[in-house]
Amino acid sequence: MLDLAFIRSNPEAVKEAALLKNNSIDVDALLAIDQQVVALQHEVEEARAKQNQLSKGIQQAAKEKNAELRNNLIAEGKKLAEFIKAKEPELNQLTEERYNLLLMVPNIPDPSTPVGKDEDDNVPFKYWGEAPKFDFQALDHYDLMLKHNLVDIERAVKVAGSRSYVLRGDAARLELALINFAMDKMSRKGFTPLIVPSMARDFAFVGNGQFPKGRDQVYEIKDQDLFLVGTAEVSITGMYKDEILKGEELPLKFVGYSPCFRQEAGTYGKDTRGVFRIHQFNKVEQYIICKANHEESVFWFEQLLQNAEELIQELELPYRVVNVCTGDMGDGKVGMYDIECWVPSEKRYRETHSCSYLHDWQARRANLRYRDEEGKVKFVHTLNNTAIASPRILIPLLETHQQEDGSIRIPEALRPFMGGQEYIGR
Ligand SMILES: Nc1ncnc2c1ncn2[C@@H]1O[C@H](COS(=O)(=O)NC(=O)[C@@H](N)CO)[C@@H](O)[C@H]1O
Repeated sequence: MLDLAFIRSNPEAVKEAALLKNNSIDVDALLAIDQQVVALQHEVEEARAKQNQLSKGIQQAAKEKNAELRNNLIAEGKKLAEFIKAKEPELNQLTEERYNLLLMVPNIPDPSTPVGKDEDDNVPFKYWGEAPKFDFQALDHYDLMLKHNLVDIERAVKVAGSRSYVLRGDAARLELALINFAMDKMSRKGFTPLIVPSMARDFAFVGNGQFPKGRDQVYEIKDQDLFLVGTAEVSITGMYKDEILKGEELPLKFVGYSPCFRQEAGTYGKDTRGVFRIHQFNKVEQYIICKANHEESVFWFEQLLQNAEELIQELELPYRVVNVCTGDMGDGKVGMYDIECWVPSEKRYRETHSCSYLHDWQARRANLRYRDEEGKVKFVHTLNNTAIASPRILIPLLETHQQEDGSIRIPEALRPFMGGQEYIGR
Protein backbone atom coordinates (compact mmCIF):
# COMPACT_ATOMS: atom_id res chain seq x y z
CA MET A 1 0.00 0.00 0.00
CA LEU A 2 1.24 3.51 -0.79
CA ASP A 3 0.92 6.54 1.47
CA LEU A 4 -2.41 8.23 0.62
CA ALA A 5 -0.69 11.63 0.86
CA PHE A 6 1.78 10.44 -1.81
CA ILE A 7 -1.05 9.32 -4.11
CA ARG A 8 -2.89 12.64 -3.65
CA SER A 9 0.17 14.65 -4.60
CA ASN A 10 1.54 12.27 -7.28
CA PRO A 11 -1.47 10.81 -9.14
CA GLU A 12 0.40 10.73 -12.45
CA ALA A 13 3.30 8.72 -11.00
CA VAL A 14 0.84 6.20 -9.58
CA LYS A 15 -1.04 5.96 -12.89
CA GLU A 16 2.27 5.41 -14.70
CA ALA A 17 3.24 2.63 -12.27
CA ALA A 18 -0.16 0.98 -12.73
CA LEU A 19 0.24 1.09 -16.51
CA LEU A 20 3.76 -0.36 -16.33
CA LYS A 21 2.57 -3.17 -14.03
CA ASN A 22 -0.58 -4.06 -16.03
CA ASN A 23 -2.52 -2.94 -12.96
CA SER A 24 -6.08 -1.74 -13.68
CA ILE A 25 -6.52 0.48 -10.61
CA ASP A 26 -8.59 3.63 -11.36
CA VAL A 27 -6.57 6.29 -9.51
CA ASP A 28 -9.08 9.05 -10.32
CA ALA A 29 -11.91 6.98 -8.83
CA LEU A 30 -9.81 6.37 -5.72
CA LEU A 31 -9.07 10.09 -5.35
CA ALA A 32 -12.76 10.98 -5.90
CA ILE A 33 -13.79 8.61 -3.09
CA ASP A 34 -10.96 10.00 -0.98
CA GLN A 35 -12.32 13.54 -1.43
CA GLN A 36 -15.80 12.38 -0.38
CA VAL A 37 -14.34 10.72 2.72
CA VAL A 38 -12.36 13.84 3.66
CA ALA A 39 -15.41 16.09 3.17
CA LEU A 40 -17.69 13.80 5.17
CA GLN A 41 -15.07 13.39 7.93
CA HIS A 42 -14.89 17.17 8.11
CA GLU A 43 -18.68 17.54 8.41
CA VAL A 44 -18.91 14.89 11.13
CA GLU A 45 -15.97 16.38 13.08
CA GLU A 46 -17.52 19.86 12.83
CA ALA A 47 -20.82 18.50 14.12
CA ARG A 48 -19.01 16.78 17.01
CA ALA A 49 -17.17 20.01 17.87
CA LYS A 50 -20.52 21.86 17.87
CA GLN A 51 -21.96 19.17 20.17
CA ASN A 52 -19.13 19.79 22.63
CA GLN A 53 -19.81 23.53 22.60
CA LEU A 54 -23.54 22.88 23.03
CA SER A 55 -23.01 20.65 26.05
CA LYS A 56 -20.97 23.45 27.66
CA GLY A 57 -23.78 25.90 26.82
CA ILE A 58 -26.38 23.54 28.27
CA GLN A 59 -24.40 23.29 31.54
CA GLN A 60 -24.04 27.09 31.61
CA ALA A 61 -27.78 27.61 30.95
CA ALA A 62 -28.60 25.14 33.74
CA LYS A 63 -26.30 27.07 36.11
CA GLU A 64 -28.06 30.32 35.14
CA LYS A 65 -31.43 28.54 35.53
CA ASN A 66 -32.24 29.62 31.96
CA ALA A 67 -34.63 26.76 31.11
CA GLU A 68 -35.67 28.14 27.67
CA LEU A 69 -32.10 28.50 26.44
CA ARG A 70 -31.24 25.08 27.91
CA ASN A 71 -34.15 23.42 26.05
CA ASN A 72 -33.26 25.13 22.76
CA LEU A 73 -29.65 23.99 23.09
CA ILE A 74 -30.73 20.42 23.92
CA ALA A 75 -33.00 20.39 20.85
CA GLU A 76 -30.12 21.65 18.69
CA GLY A 77 -27.88 18.95 20.16
CA LYS A 78 -30.45 16.27 19.22
CA LYS A 79 -30.53 17.51 15.61
CA LEU A 80 -26.72 17.32 15.48
CA ALA A 81 -26.77 13.80 16.94
CA GLU A 82 -29.26 12.73 14.24
CA PHE A 83 -27.08 14.34 11.56
CA ILE A 84 -24.01 12.41 12.81
CA LYS A 85 -26.01 9.17 13.10
CA ALA A 86 -27.14 9.55 9.50
CA LYS A 87 -23.68 10.36 8.15
CA GLU A 88 -21.58 7.74 9.98
CA PRO A 89 -22.70 4.62 8.02
CA GLU A 90 -22.01 6.46 4.75
CA LEU A 91 -18.59 7.58 6.07
CA ASN A 92 -17.70 4.04 7.20
CA GLN A 93 -18.79 2.54 3.89
CA LEU A 94 -16.79 5.06 1.83
CA THR A 95 -13.75 4.65 4.10
CA GLU A 96 -13.86 0.88 3.57
CA GLU A 97 -14.27 1.33 -0.18
CA ARG A 98 -11.23 3.64 -0.21
CA TYR A 99 -9.20 1.12 1.83
CA ASN A 100 -10.08 -1.72 -0.54
CA LEU A 101 -8.98 0.37 -3.50
CA LEU A 102 -5.77 1.37 -1.68
CA LEU A 103 -4.90 -2.33 -1.35
CA MET A 104 -4.95 -2.58 -5.17
CA VAL A 105 -2.52 0.30 -5.77
CA PRO A 106 0.91 -0.92 -7.00
CA ASN A 107 4.25 0.25 -5.67
CA ILE A 108 6.36 2.59 -7.82
CA PRO A 109 9.07 0.56 -9.62
CA ASP A 110 12.63 1.82 -9.32
CA PRO A 111 13.73 3.71 -12.48
CA SER A 112 16.37 0.99 -12.99
CA THR A 113 13.61 -1.58 -13.54
CA PRO A 114 13.34 -2.65 -17.19
CA VAL A 115 9.98 -1.75 -18.74
CA GLY A 116 8.31 -4.86 -20.15
CA LYS A 117 5.21 -6.95 -20.47
CA ASP A 118 6.16 -10.36 -19.03
CA GLU A 119 9.08 -12.64 -18.12
CA ASP A 120 10.35 -12.60 -21.73
CA ASP A 121 11.22 -8.95 -21.13
CA ASN A 122 13.29 -9.64 -17.99
CA VAL A 123 16.88 -8.53 -18.52
CA PRO A 124 19.73 -10.96 -17.72
CA PHE A 125 22.68 -9.00 -16.32
CA LYS A 126 24.96 -11.61 -14.73
CA TYR A 127 26.10 -15.13 -15.68
CA TRP A 128 28.09 -17.54 -13.53
CA GLY A 129 29.47 -21.02 -14.36
CA GLU A 130 29.68 -23.01 -17.59
CA ALA A 131 26.83 -25.27 -18.72
CA PRO A 132 28.11 -28.88 -18.34
CA LYS A 133 29.11 -30.70 -21.52
CA PHE A 134 28.21 -34.36 -21.23
CA ASP A 135 30.07 -36.81 -23.45
CA PHE A 136 27.38 -39.37 -22.64
CA GLN A 137 23.58 -39.48 -22.97
CA ALA A 138 22.55 -37.27 -20.04
CA LEU A 139 19.22 -37.89 -18.31
CA ASP A 140 16.67 -35.33 -17.10
CA HIS A 141 15.91 -34.98 -13.41
CA TYR A 142 12.87 -37.24 -13.48
CA ASP A 143 14.65 -40.10 -15.28
CA LEU A 144 17.58 -39.73 -12.87
CA MET A 145 15.19 -39.90 -9.90
CA LEU A 146 13.42 -42.94 -11.33
CA LYS A 147 16.76 -44.62 -12.06
CA HIS A 148 17.82 -44.31 -8.42
CA ASN A 149 14.32 -44.83 -6.98
CA LEU A 150 14.41 -41.32 -5.49
CA VAL A 151 10.80 -40.38 -6.22
CA ASP A 152 7.33 -41.90 -6.20
CA ILE A 153 4.82 -39.74 -8.02
CA GLU A 154 2.18 -42.37 -8.68
CA ARG A 155 1.63 -43.12 -5.00
CA ALA A 156 1.79 -39.41 -4.13
CA VAL A 157 -0.93 -38.68 -6.70
CA LYS A 158 -2.98 -41.54 -5.17
CA VAL A 159 -2.73 -39.78 -1.79
CA ALA A 160 -2.69 -36.10 -2.70
CA GLY A 161 -3.75 -35.69 -6.30
CA SER A 162 -1.92 -33.92 -9.14
CA ARG A 163 1.33 -31.96 -8.72
CA SER A 164 2.39 -34.01 -5.66
CA TYR A 165 5.41 -36.28 -5.11
CA VAL A 166 7.17 -38.52 -2.62
CA LEU A 167 10.91 -37.99 -2.28
CA ARG A 168 12.62 -41.27 -1.41
CA GLY A 169 16.01 -42.39 -0.17
CA ASP A 170 18.89 -40.06 -0.92
CA ALA A 171 16.58 -37.46 -2.49
CA ALA A 172 14.78 -37.12 0.84
CA ARG A 173 18.15 -36.83 2.60
CA LEU A 174 19.37 -34.39 -0.06
CA GLU A 175 16.40 -32.07 0.49
CA LEU A 176 17.01 -32.05 4.24
CA ALA A 177 20.73 -31.50 3.59
CA LEU A 178 19.96 -28.51 1.36
CA ILE A 179 17.66 -27.00 3.98
CA ASN A 180 20.28 -27.46 6.70
CA PHE A 181 23.04 -26.18 4.40
CA ALA A 182 21.05 -22.98 3.76
CA MET A 183 19.95 -22.49 7.39
CA ASP A 184 23.52 -23.12 8.60
CA LYS A 185 25.16 -20.69 6.17
CA MET A 186 22.61 -17.95 6.70
CA SER A 187 22.77 -18.33 10.51
CA ARG A 188 26.54 -17.86 10.29
CA LYS A 189 25.84 -14.64 8.37
CA GLY A 190 23.92 -13.36 11.39
CA PHE A 191 20.42 -14.18 10.14
CA THR A 192 18.19 -15.47 12.95
CA PRO A 193 16.91 -18.93 12.04
CA LEU A 194 13.13 -19.29 12.30
CA ILE A 195 10.80 -22.22 11.77
CA VAL A 196 7.51 -20.44 11.17
CA PRO A 197 3.87 -21.50 10.91
CA SER A 198 2.66 -22.61 7.49
CA MET A 199 -0.81 -21.50 8.52
CA ALA A 200 -1.54 -17.79 8.89
CA ARG A 201 -4.45 -15.46 9.34
CA ASP A 202 -5.96 -13.33 6.58
CA PHE A 203 -4.17 -10.15 7.76
CA ALA A 204 -0.75 -11.74 7.13
CA PHE A 205 -1.66 -12.44 3.50
CA VAL A 206 -2.98 -8.90 3.09
CA GLY A 207 0.25 -7.75 4.75
CA ASN A 208 2.67 -9.37 2.32
CA GLY A 209 0.45 -8.57 -0.69
CA GLN A 210 -0.82 -12.08 -1.45
CA PHE A 211 -4.39 -10.92 -0.68
CA PRO A 212 -6.65 -9.70 -2.16
CA LYS A 213 -5.36 -10.34 -5.71
CA GLY A 214 -3.63 -13.69 -5.21
CA ARG A 215 -6.32 -15.30 -3.05
CA ASP A 216 -6.94 -17.96 -5.70
CA GLN A 217 -3.41 -19.33 -5.19
CA VAL A 218 -3.97 -20.04 -1.49
CA TYR A 219 -5.46 -23.09 0.26
CA GLU A 220 -8.02 -22.15 2.94
CA ILE A 221 -8.63 -23.99 6.23
CA LYS A 222 -12.40 -24.43 6.29
CA ASP A 223 -14.39 -22.33 8.76
CA GLN A 224 -11.30 -20.76 10.35
CA ASP A 225 -9.39 -17.56 9.72
CA LEU A 226 -6.41 -19.66 8.64
CA PHE A 227 -4.80 -20.24 5.25
CA LEU A 228 -1.75 -22.23 4.13
CA VAL A 229 1.20 -19.97 3.28
CA GLY A 230 2.89 -20.15 -0.12
CA THR A 231 6.06 -18.76 1.46
CA ALA A 232 7.43 -18.06 4.96
CA GLU A 233 7.40 -14.41 3.81
CA VAL A 234 3.70 -14.32 4.73
CA SER A 235 4.19 -15.65 8.27
CA ILE A 236 7.20 -13.41 8.99
CA THR A 237 5.41 -10.32 7.62
CA GLY A 238 2.56 -11.00 10.07
CA MET A 239 4.76 -11.56 13.15
CA TYR A 240 5.46 -7.91 14.03
CA LYS A 241 2.08 -6.49 13.10
CA ASP A 242 0.99 -3.50 15.29
CA GLU A 243 4.29 -3.49 17.26
CA ILE A 244 6.62 -0.47 17.30
CA LEU A 245 10.19 -1.71 16.96
CA LYS A 246 13.16 0.29 18.28
CA GLY A 247 15.25 1.85 15.51
CA GLU A 248 18.44 0.64 17.14
CA GLU A 249 17.29 -3.00 16.92
CA LEU A 250 16.98 -2.79 13.12
CA PRO A 251 17.71 -4.41 10.74
CA LEU A 252 16.01 -7.63 11.77
CA LYS A 253 17.54 -10.42 9.66
CA PHE A 254 15.67 -13.71 9.46
CA VAL A 255 16.23 -16.99 7.68
CA GLY A 256 12.86 -18.72 7.88
CA TYR A 257 12.05 -22.32 7.02
CA SER A 258 8.54 -23.47 6.20
CA PRO A 259 6.65 -25.94 4.08
CA CYS A 260 4.95 -23.89 1.32
CA PHE A 261 1.61 -24.58 -0.35
CA ARG A 262 0.37 -23.18 -3.67
CA GLN A 263 -2.71 -23.87 -5.73
CA GLU A 264 -0.78 -22.96 -8.90
CA ALA A 265 -4.09 -21.82 -10.41
CA GLY A 266 -3.76 -20.95 -14.07
CA THR A 267 -0.74 -23.16 -14.70
CA TYR A 268 -2.68 -26.20 -16.02
CA GLY A 269 -0.44 -28.26 -18.28
CA LYS A 270 2.70 -26.22 -17.45
CA ASP A 271 5.79 -27.99 -16.05
CA THR A 272 3.88 -31.21 -15.33
CA ARG A 273 6.94 -33.52 -15.51
CA GLY A 274 8.66 -34.25 -12.25
CA VAL A 275 8.87 -31.82 -9.37
CA PHE A 276 9.31 -28.36 -10.96
CA ARG A 277 5.85 -26.98 -10.19
CA ILE A 278 4.04 -28.71 -7.31
CA HIS A 279 1.46 -27.85 -4.68
CA GLN A 280 3.73 -28.36 -1.66
CA PHE A 281 7.45 -27.72 -1.30
CA ASN A 282 9.99 -26.65 1.28
CA LYS A 283 11.72 -23.28 1.29
CA VAL A 284 14.34 -21.46 3.34
CA GLU A 285 13.53 -17.75 3.09
CA GLN A 286 15.73 -14.70 3.68
CA TYR A 287 13.74 -11.81 5.19
CA ILE A 288 14.88 -8.31 6.23
CA ILE A 289 13.06 -5.63 8.22
CA CYS A 290 15.09 -2.40 8.00
CA LYS A 291 14.76 1.36 8.47
CA ALA A 292 12.71 3.40 6.01
CA ASN A 293 15.66 4.44 3.88
CA HIS A 294 16.04 3.76 0.16
CA GLU A 295 19.83 3.34 0.27
CA GLU A 296 19.50 0.87 3.17
CA SER A 297 16.91 -1.10 1.19
CA VAL A 298 19.12 -1.19 -1.90
CA PHE A 299 22.06 -2.34 0.26
CA TRP A 300 20.07 -5.28 1.63
CA PHE A 301 18.60 -6.04 -1.81
CA GLU A 302 22.13 -6.59 -3.10
CA GLN A 303 23.12 -8.51 0.06
CA LEU A 304 20.19 -10.93 -0.20
CA LEU A 305 21.04 -11.56 -3.84
CA GLN A 306 24.70 -12.17 -2.98
CA ASN A 307 23.76 -14.59 -0.18
CA ALA A 308 21.74 -16.71 -2.61
CA GLU A 309 24.49 -16.55 -5.25
CA GLU A 310 27.02 -17.83 -2.70
CA LEU A 311 24.75 -20.76 -1.87
CA ILE A 312 24.28 -21.65 -5.55
CA GLN A 313 27.99 -21.30 -6.28
CA GLU A 314 28.75 -23.70 -3.42
CA LEU A 315 26.31 -26.11 -5.05
CA GLU A 316 28.37 -25.61 -8.23
CA LEU A 317 25.32 -24.78 -10.35
CA PRO A 318 25.66 -22.46 -13.39
CA TYR A 319 23.10 -19.67 -13.18
CA ARG A 320 22.20 -16.19 -14.34
CA VAL A 321 20.56 -13.24 -12.63
CA VAL A 322 17.77 -11.31 -14.38
CA ASN A 323 16.42 -7.86 -13.58
CA VAL A 324 12.67 -8.52 -13.54
CA CYS A 325 10.65 -6.15 -15.73
CA THR A 326 7.70 -4.01 -14.66
CA GLY A 327 5.11 -6.35 -16.18
CA ASP A 328 6.44 -9.42 -14.37
CA MET A 329 7.45 -8.06 -10.95
CA GLY A 330 4.03 -7.81 -9.32
CA ASP A 331 2.35 -4.94 -7.46
CA GLY A 332 4.46 -4.66 -4.31
CA LYS A 333 7.99 -4.58 -5.66
CA VAL A 334 10.24 -1.57 -6.13
CA GLY A 335 12.95 -3.83 -7.57
CA MET A 336 13.21 -7.57 -8.21
CA TYR A 337 15.98 -9.95 -9.33
CA ASP A 338 15.33 -13.59 -10.21
CA ILE A 339 18.11 -16.15 -10.14
CA GLU A 340 17.72 -18.81 -12.80
CA CYS A 341 19.76 -22.02 -12.71
CA TRP A 342 20.82 -23.80 -15.88
CA VAL A 343 18.72 -26.95 -16.48
CA PRO A 344 20.73 -29.16 -18.88
CA SER A 345 17.77 -31.27 -20.07
CA GLU A 346 15.84 -28.14 -21.04
CA LYS A 347 18.93 -26.32 -22.33
CA ARG A 348 17.66 -23.16 -20.64
CA TYR A 349 17.74 -21.28 -17.39
CA ARG A 350 14.79 -21.79 -14.99
CA GLU A 351 13.85 -19.65 -11.99
CA THR A 352 15.01 -21.02 -8.63
CA HIS A 353 15.20 -17.81 -6.51
CA SER A 354 13.36 -14.50 -6.38
CA CYS A 355 14.76 -11.43 -4.60
CA SER A 356 12.67 -8.30 -3.93
CA TYR A 357 12.67 -5.01 -2.11
CA LEU A 358 9.35 -3.31 -1.39
CA HIS A 359 10.12 -0.13 0.64
CA ASP A 360 7.15 0.29 3.03
CA TRP A 361 4.45 -1.17 0.74
CA GLN A 362 4.11 -4.33 2.87
CA ALA A 363 4.77 -2.48 6.14
CA ARG A 364 1.78 -0.16 5.55
CA ARG A 365 -0.45 -3.15 4.82
CA ALA A 366 0.74 -5.13 7.85
CA ASN A 367 1.26 -2.11 10.13
CA LEU A 368 4.95 -2.81 10.77
CA ARG A 369 6.55 0.25 12.40
CA TYR A 370 9.62 1.46 14.28
CA ARG A 371 10.64 4.55 16.31
CA ASP A 372 13.58 6.35 14.68
CA GLU A 373 16.37 8.20 16.52
CA GLU A 374 14.29 11.40 16.64
CA GLY A 375 11.48 9.40 18.27
CA LYS A 376 9.33 9.58 15.13
CA VAL A 377 7.21 6.47 14.41
CA LYS A 378 7.58 5.28 10.80
CA PHE A 379 6.73 2.26 8.69
CA VAL A 380 9.71 -0.08 8.18
CA HIS A 381 11.06 -1.32 4.84
CA THR A 382 10.88 -5.07 4.08
CA LEU A 383 12.81 -7.32 1.70
CA ASN A 384 12.85 -11.02 0.91
CA ASN A 385 14.75 -13.55 -1.17
CA THR A 386 14.80 -17.30 -1.52
CA ALA A 387 17.78 -19.00 0.10
CA ILE A 388 16.86 -22.50 -1.06
CA ALA A 389 13.57 -23.90 -2.39
CA SER A 390 13.35 -27.66 -2.76
CA PRO A 391 12.61 -29.93 -4.60
CA ARG A 392 12.88 -27.47 -7.54
CA ILE A 393 16.60 -26.92 -6.82
CA LEU A 394 17.10 -30.71 -7.06
CA ILE A 395 16.41 -30.43 -10.80
CA PRO A 396 19.56 -28.50 -11.76
CA LEU A 397 21.47 -30.21 -8.95
CA LEU A 398 20.87 -33.81 -10.05
CA GLU A 399 21.15 -33.07 -13.76
CA THR A 400 24.30 -30.94 -13.55
CA HIS A 401 26.19 -33.38 -11.30
CA GLN A 402 25.21 -36.62 -13.02
CA GLN A 403 28.17 -38.86 -13.99
CA GLU A 404 28.65 -41.14 -16.99
CA ASP A 405 27.90 -44.19 -14.80
CA GLY A 406 24.54 -42.57 -13.95
CA SER A 407 25.58 -41.74 -10.39
CA ILE A 408 25.28 -38.18 -9.10
CA ARG A 409 28.17 -36.31 -7.45
CA ILE A 410 27.23 -34.53 -4.23
CA PRO A 411 28.89 -31.08 -4.15
CA GLU A 412 31.56 -30.67 -1.43
CA ALA A 413 29.50 -28.08 0.45
CA LEU A 414 26.60 -30.50 0.91
CA ARG A 415 28.61 -33.54 2.03
CA PRO A 416 28.77 -32.53 5.72
CA PHE A 417 24.96 -32.53 5.69
CA MET A 418 24.84 -35.94 3.98
CA GLY A 419 27.01 -37.81 6.45
CA GLY A 420 30.06 -37.27 4.25
CA GLN A 421 28.48 -39.15 1.33
CA GLU A 422 30.09 -38.21 -2.00
CA TYR A 423 27.76 -39.77 -4.57
CA ILE A 424 24.19 -40.89 -5.03
CA GLY A 425 23.92 -44.25 -6.74
CA ARG A 426 27.42 -45.56 -6.15
N1 LIG B 1 4.79 -24.35 -7.26
C1 LIG B 1 6.08 -24.41 -6.96
N2 LIG B 1 6.71 -25.62 -6.95
C2 LIG B 1 8.02 -25.71 -6.63
N3 LIG B 1 8.80 -24.66 -6.31
C3 LIG B 1 8.21 -23.44 -6.28
C4 LIG B 1 6.84 -23.24 -6.61
N4 LIG B 1 6.55 -21.91 -6.50
C5 LIG B 1 7.70 -21.31 -6.14
N5 LIG B 1 8.68 -22.22 -6.01
C6 LIG B 1 10.07 -21.96 -5.61
O1 LIG B 1 10.08 -20.92 -4.63
C7 LIG B 1 10.89 -19.85 -5.09
C8 LIG B 1 10.35 -18.54 -4.54
O2 LIG B 1 8.99 -18.39 -4.92
S1 LIG B 1 8.56 -16.96 -5.40
O3 LIG B 1 7.14 -16.95 -5.40
O4 LIG B 1 9.23 -16.68 -6.61
N6 LIG B 1 9.11 -15.92 -4.33
C9 LIG B 1 8.87 -16.00 -3.00
O5 LIG B 1 8.13 -16.86 -2.52
C10 LIG B 1 9.60 -15.00 -2.14
N7 LIG B 1 9.11 -15.06 -0.80
C11 LIG B 1 11.10 -15.31 -2.19
O6 LIG B 1 11.35 -16.65 -1.81
C12 LIG B 1 10.81 -19.94 -6.59
O7 LIG B 1 11.90 -19.26 -7.20
C13 LIG B 1 10.89 -21.45 -6.78
O8 LIG B 1 12.23 -21.92 -6.65
